[in-house]
Amino acid sequence: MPQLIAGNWKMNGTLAGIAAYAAALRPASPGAELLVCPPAPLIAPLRAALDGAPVALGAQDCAVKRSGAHTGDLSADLLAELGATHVILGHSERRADHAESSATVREKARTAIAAGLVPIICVGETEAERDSGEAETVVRAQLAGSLPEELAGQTVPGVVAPGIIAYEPVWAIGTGRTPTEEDVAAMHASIRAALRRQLGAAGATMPILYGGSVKPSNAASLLALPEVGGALVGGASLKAEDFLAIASAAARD
Ligand SMILES: O=C[C@H](O)COP(=O)(O)O
Repeated sequence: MPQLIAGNWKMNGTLAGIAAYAAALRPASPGAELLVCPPAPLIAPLRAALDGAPVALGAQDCAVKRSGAHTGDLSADLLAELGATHVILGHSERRADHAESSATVREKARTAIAAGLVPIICVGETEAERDSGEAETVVRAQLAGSLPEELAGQTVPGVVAPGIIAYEPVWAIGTGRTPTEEDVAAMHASIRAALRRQLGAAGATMPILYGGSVKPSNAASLLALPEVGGALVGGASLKAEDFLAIASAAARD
């Protein structure tokens, strides 16, 4: 399976900037699958600007409910209609800024799957949790609470993986710091073991992305680690050239 390089624009990007970004991505053929997750209002214009280029689009969150009186929330069905195929769920910024629990993330993942979206479920420890030796325990608890059983049997037409995990140590996000290669490999191995236990065969192949200060200069070494199925890139995804440089560092099948 090719590695997946996913860009999370967070609350960045403008309608005015879409054309230039799409123009830079359109001719690219990196060794990886590309996914861009802009703010939701930019999904449809970016889809149009990409003009059929093989770049998937995703959202950064969705509501628990599929429709109804939920002011300000975003329906997974509407995100799919706008052109999203994926949705990031349980990012540490949502867990922290919006007090999202793993139980809420699991409900959102169920809703996303029902709407035909592939959930990218984020997990990761804080610096204090790593320093106290609890990183793997914390991440295993997040996985146990956040993954719906539907992931064990779900298939989405045309999509290889029904769900994706993103390991993002909170202290590595936007800081320029990354864990050691040994620590990334150890955590990804631990996540793989947990996925197998929780989801059986589906858990054996579910991609596990690494996220946290991935940039062109460190992408090749991070992406070469065992059980690293790609990257979830924040800041460096905002510049198309940097995003493509990271994607070019990815392994071909
Ligand atoms: O979702 C992306 C991550 O939070 C990583 O962000 P970053 O690449 O800016 O550290």
